[in-house]
Amino acid sequence: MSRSPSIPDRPHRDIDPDLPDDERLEALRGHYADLVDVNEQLSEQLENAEDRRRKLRERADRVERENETLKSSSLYIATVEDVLENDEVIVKQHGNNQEVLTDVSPRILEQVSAGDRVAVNDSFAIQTILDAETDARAQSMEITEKPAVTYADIGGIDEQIREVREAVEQPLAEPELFDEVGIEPPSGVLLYGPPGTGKTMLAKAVAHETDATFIKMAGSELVRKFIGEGSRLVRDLFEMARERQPAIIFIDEIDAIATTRTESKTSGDAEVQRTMMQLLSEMDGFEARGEIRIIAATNRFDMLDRAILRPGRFDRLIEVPEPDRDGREQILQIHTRGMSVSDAVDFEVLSEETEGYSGAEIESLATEAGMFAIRDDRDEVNHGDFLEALEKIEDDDSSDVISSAGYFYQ
Ligand SMILES: Nc1ncnc2c1ncn2[C@@H]1O[C@H](COP(=O)(O)OP(=O)(O)OP(=O)(O)O)[C@@H](O)[C@H]1O
Repeated sequence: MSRSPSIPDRPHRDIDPDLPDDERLEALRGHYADLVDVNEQLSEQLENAEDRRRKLRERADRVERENETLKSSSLYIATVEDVLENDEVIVKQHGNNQEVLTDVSPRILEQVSAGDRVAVNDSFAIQTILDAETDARAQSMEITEKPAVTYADIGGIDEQIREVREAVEQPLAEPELFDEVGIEPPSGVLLYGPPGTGKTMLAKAVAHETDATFIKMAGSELVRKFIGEGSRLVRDLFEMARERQPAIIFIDEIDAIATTRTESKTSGDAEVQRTMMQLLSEMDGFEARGEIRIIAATNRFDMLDRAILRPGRFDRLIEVPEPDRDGREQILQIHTRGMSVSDAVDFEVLSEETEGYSGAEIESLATEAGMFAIRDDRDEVNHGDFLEALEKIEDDDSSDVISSAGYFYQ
C-alpha cells in the first residue's frame, strides 16, 4: 500500500507583464482557478486529517481512562455467605475461597443478602454490591448455540481449515477413531497470525460443523481489575462449556494472560499468572477425547509464555497468515457474493492491488465500493467503485501516517 501523502504542488504560472491587458487578465484568471483548485484539495486533506486527529484523540482518551482504571487500587471479589444479626456478614473470597467474618456499614447492610457478589477491599470491608450489570460472567462471554459461519465463508486458508478440522472437528465427531488407534487428539489448538485473517471465523466454523456451542472469551476480559476474578472467569468458562457440551471454547488474545513472565512482581502480574495457571489446570483436568475442544488465538505469538505450548496444553500450532494473491481473490469473491456486482469487475486485478490486505480489510473494501455505487445512485457496483474504494482506504491509511507524524499540526 502506498503511504506517502500526496500534497498538490503550489500552482505556478509565469505571466509576461508586457502582454496585452486582456491576455494578462485571462492568464490571471487561469492562475486563480488553479489556486482555488489546490485550495480545495488542501482543505479536503485538512478535513480528513482533522477527522483522523479527532478519532485518535478519542482513542487516546479511552486508553488513558483504561489505564487509570488499571492503576486504581484493586478490590477483591467475594460472595456473601451469610448475614448475621449483629451487623456482621460472612464473605467468601473468590480465588482462594477464604471465609471471613466482617463488619458492614449500615448503609450497605440494608441492601446486602446471602448469595450477593460483592467487591471487598484489603480489610474485607464491602465496597460495592455487584449487580447483574457488573456480573463479569454474563458480560464477558459470547455464547452462540450454532454459529452461522461455515468453511465456505472462509477464503484463502484451505490448509489451515484442513488442520483445524483434523485437530478439533474429528475428535468431536469421530472420537472412536482415536480410541481405535490408541492416540490422544491434540489438547488445545493455537491459531496465530496477524489481525483480521479469519482466526475467529475458523473457530466458529468448526462449532457450526459439529453442532457445538461456541463460547468465546477475550483474554483481555480475563485480566480484570478485581483480584480473583480472572481465575473465577476461567472456571466459569469451563463450567459453561460442560453445561453446554459439545462446545468449542475460543479464547481470543490469549497473550493477555500468557505473555512471558517479567521480573517484576506486582500484584497485577501475580493475578495474571494465577489466571493462566487456572486455565492450564482446567485444561489438564478435562478429557482430551471428550465433548469440549479448546481453541486459542493470538496476534503476538512472539510474546507467548512457552509454558502454554507444552504437550497436553496448546500443542497444535496453526499459523493463519495474511492471504496471498489467490487467497485475496477468493475472499473478495466471498464478500461480494451477496452484492450486485458488474461482470466487468476484474477480481484478478483487484487481488493484485490489495497486496498486504487482511481478510477483514478486503471485506471493508467491498463495503466501501458498495458505498460509492450508492452515492452515485447505482444499484450495481462496477470496477471503478472498487478502485475509488482502494484509493480511499489508502488515503485514510496515509492520513494515519500524516497525523501520527504531526505533519499537519506544526
Ligand atoms: N480468510 C477470510 N475469509 C473471509 N473473510 C475473512 C477472512 N479473514 C477475515 N475475514 C473477514 O474479517 C472479519 C474478521 O475476521 P476474524 O474475526 O475471523 O479475524 P481474526 O483473525 O480473528 O482477527 P483478530 O486477530 O483481530 O481477532 C470476518 O468477520 C470476515 O468478514
